[in-house]
Amino acid sequence: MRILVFGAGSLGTLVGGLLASVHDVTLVARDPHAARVSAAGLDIIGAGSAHISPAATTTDTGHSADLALVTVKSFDTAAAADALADCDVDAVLSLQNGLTEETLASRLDAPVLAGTATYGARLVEPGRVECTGVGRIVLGALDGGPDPLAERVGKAFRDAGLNTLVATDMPRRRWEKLAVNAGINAVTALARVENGALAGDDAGELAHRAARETARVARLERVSLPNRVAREAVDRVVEKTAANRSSMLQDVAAEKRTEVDAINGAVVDIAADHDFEVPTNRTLAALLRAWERGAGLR
Ligand SMILES: NC(=O)C1=CN([C@@H]2O[C@H](COP(=O)(O)OP(=O)(O)OC[C@H]3O[C@@H](n4cnc5c(N)ncnc54)[C@H](OP(=O)(O)O)[C@@H]3O)[C@@H](O)[C@H]2O)C=CC1
Ligand SMILES: CC(C)(CO)C(=O)C(=O)O
Repeated sequence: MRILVFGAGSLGTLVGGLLASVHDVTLVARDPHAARVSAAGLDIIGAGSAHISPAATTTDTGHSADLALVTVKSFDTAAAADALADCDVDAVLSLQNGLTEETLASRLDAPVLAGTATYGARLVEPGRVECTGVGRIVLGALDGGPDPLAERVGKAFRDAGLNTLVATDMPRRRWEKLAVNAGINAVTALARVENGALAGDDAGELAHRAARETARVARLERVSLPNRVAREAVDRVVEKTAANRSSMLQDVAAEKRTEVDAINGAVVDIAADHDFEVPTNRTLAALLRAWERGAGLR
């Protein structure tokens, strides 16, 4: 399969590098990373190690591929879609956090698959990516149900050794992940604590409230996600990732723009479409956006 990885930073470089063991992969990345991979190949370290030589470029238009994997940060999704519209790609799969697939689908003619990734990745330096945790990729039709394209992409991922599940219930999975991120990411980023600090704490109750609101909005969108399931998903992730610093906390610590717009902000926007109030998500989004403005990031 010819695979274009659009936005090869941490996650895209890891997944693209693993896929390159059996597929024809091109990483669309920034220099000096792209230049380093082109000149000397890519080192994958951490959980599993490999040296692999995918193509790499900074040019983001004019490509042709069977699949475009979108791994830019959520706030770059619209720009990525506009660049991909100038490419000839047969299918698109997002592995981003937050609700980004709708942005891709509204701007592209190619079919867009939904995906989630729990692999951990960190671009250590140009040409070197660390796998900080072997997780799982789950992908499937954006609206749910069986999908031959998702099956083909899933097989291509499994052929390359990636732990991959093709799911027929992506709407529920996306909203459950959104509920987890809306609760854990925002609260840990604002409180500057590891995920495990939410267990049995008032801040954990705040994360539960954000997740329950998200589940309610999912149901308004006709996605079956009971409040209890969203709350239990938060508890499960807090327990399993207790030592983790959430991606949003890492962004705040590094003074980088966060993905709040595609997480809590998306919950607020979709709730508004239904004339429904989500005060916890609204407050969390307002605080994170205020911090971003203060830091000159938006
Ligand atoms: N890292 C991880 O372990 C995981 C990440 N995710 C999700 O995956 C997504 C990506 O995260 P992550 O990999 O950490 O983010 P990164 O910022 O490391 O990677 C995104 C990369 O895309 C680059 N990029 C953006 N636009 C272009 C363009 N037009 N041409 C070339 N390169 C471009 C960015 O460069 P620049 O910054 O210069 O714009 C950046 O290097 C996020 O939604 C995240 O939540 C999900 C699970 C795990
Ligand atoms: C699951 C969780 C909360 C793990 O930290 C995550 O997805 C993130 O940090 O973005």
